[in-house]
Amino acid sequence: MEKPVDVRKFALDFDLAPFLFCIDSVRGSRIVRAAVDLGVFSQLAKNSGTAEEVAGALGVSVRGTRVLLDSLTALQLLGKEKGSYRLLPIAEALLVPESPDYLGDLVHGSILDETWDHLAEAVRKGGLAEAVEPVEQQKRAEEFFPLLIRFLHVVNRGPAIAAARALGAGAAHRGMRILDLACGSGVWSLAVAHVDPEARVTAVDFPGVLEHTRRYGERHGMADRYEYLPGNIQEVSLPEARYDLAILGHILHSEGEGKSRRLLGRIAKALRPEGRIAILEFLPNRERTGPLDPVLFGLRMFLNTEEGGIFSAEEYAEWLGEAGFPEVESFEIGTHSPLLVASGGKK
Ligand SMILES: C[S@@+](CC[C@H](N)C(=O)[O-])C[C@H]1O[C@@H](n2cnc3c(N)ncnc32)[C@H](O)[C@@H]1O
Repeated sequence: MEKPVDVRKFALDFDLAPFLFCIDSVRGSRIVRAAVDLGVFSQLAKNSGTAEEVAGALGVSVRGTRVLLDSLTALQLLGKEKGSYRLLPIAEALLVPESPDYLGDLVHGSILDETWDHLAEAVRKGGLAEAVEPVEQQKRAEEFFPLLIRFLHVVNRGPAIAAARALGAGAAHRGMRILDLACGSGVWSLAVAHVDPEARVTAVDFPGVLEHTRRYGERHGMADRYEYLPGNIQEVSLPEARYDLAILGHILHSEGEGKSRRLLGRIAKALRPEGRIAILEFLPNRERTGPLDPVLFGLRMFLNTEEGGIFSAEEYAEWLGEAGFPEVESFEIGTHSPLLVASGGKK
């Protein structure tokens, strides 16, 4: 008698998607990198065209151009009608070098490649990052962050407006004096300044990064609402009882636990009675098993920093409580993690 065939086993009785995601996720970045290298987006910004026309203008093969342009179309970066390719708004904004939000250079930058190739070695040794002197730390930051903050300025403009509204900016809280620490582009405080025309911001970062902050302020018509405090956030002297709101946007993860706790203590002194602290971070669940973005970001911190990591909302709440802010609320703002707002400090 023939043995019954188990069709379910042949067809696999589990979902392949998690594995396919792991091995396939490199393709999109390599496709965009090739198109940036070949000048595809710049060419299409000048003229929409067929594969033959684009290939002719770039001096490359028609066969290769066609398959590349079709892939970019399937990836929803280009549109195609009657054989003619054109930039969709997303590619026009992010992949044409003249755009203020250009991110095409990310495909070559250390942000994507970083030290991921050395992950196994890092796990073997317990990490790769070495301690550096403060002067060297500042030099590296001033080289690395201008590109990263351009990326964050694109990714977080929508969430920043949601955060500003959640903070009651321009409504329950008008004319706030804001301390934006490790401000980068200033994306979070710029959003508050948009929502509340009376808000004023003191922006703190390394001097070489503040030059960029200043340009973002000018670009968004907010230059006169900003003043600048250059220096290391751990050392810069902060005025006492001056601010209504301190913003910590994606900085505590790289500081790690010890320095973050110290910093929260210093911020408490810089806030007025009833001042608040807003934290934008990658927040994993308590077990650190999800959501995916925060958890994978934890690996990035492991690879690139000595003490950085991801911390749950409960851990931040504990540190905030210790700094004198017992009330911590969270607000969904349309990104991987909610905004945390701490209050209840000395009245
Ligand atoms: C990941 S970016 C975040 C920028 C911005 N807060 C945001 O959310 O888009 C980190 C920023 O912190 C700044 N930074 C890092 N360490 C710093 C330090 N010790 N003192 C001052 N700024 C620092 C970097 O220059 C960079 O602008």
